[in-house]
Amino acid sequence: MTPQTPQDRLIFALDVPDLDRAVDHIKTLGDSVGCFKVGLELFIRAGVDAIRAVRDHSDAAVFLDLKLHDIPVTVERAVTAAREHGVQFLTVHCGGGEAMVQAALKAAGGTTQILGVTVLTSMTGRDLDPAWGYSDGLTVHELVMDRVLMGRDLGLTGFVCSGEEVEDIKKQSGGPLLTVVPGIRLADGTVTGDDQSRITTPTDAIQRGADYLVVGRPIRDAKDPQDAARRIVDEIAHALKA
Ligand SMILES: O=c1ccn([C@@H]2O[C@H](COP(=O)(O)O)[C@@H](O)[C@H]2O)c(=O)[nH]1
Repeated sequence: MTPQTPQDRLIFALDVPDLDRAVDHIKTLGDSVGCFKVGLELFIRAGVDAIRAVRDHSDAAVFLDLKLHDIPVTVERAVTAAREHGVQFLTVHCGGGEAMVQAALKAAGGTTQILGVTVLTSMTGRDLDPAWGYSDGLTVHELVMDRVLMGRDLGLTGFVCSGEEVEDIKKQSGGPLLTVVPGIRLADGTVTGDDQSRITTPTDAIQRGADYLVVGRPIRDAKDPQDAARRIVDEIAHALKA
């Protein structure tokens, strides 16, 4: 799914604790963003009603960000269910292994775009401790690239990564892979000191080649979320022209 307009490229993370708040955001931001992301918090609280709410109150796409990581048959059945709910994007962890990724792709059937989560944007090199099974000296950048290239060979065509890795993914993959980039923080630093580690501004991410930006708190916690979203779309448009 290739984004057509700057607005298409902006995905708002509906990280809120109830459906009423989600609907408020969908109504306010439906004209400013291209996609709403339903993540773990909202899905556990509201279930598929959250997906229906996006559909009922906007024309935006739905991204179900459950980061599936389970045995192949469980993932296959979960992806089938998500596909039946008509979600456009769904995440699986690249670290779940070959059979799991293949099961996800088979169940998605080309209808739902499966995105491989490479290394969470909250993680740094310190998280890749050999005590957790990572090779000694492995960097986050290397692990992201390994997962992208292995995932691509299995048939994955889209990945979640930080803005720091986008350029190399585009250069080294040798094909049109989609990159979806969370960890977006604005140059004015309105959201700081949080759990994200590998952060980029909208301009940096787009100029490095990101296809989609995932933005949560910088919009959700802004005084005027609609204005914040529109400014980000303008920034995306400007970066694309540059
Ligand atoms: O590596 C990842 C994968 C997913 N996310 C999700 O994106 C949003 C980011 O929200 P902010 O408030 O803008 O930090 C959130 O829903 C995460 O679950 C990610 O951040 N990093």
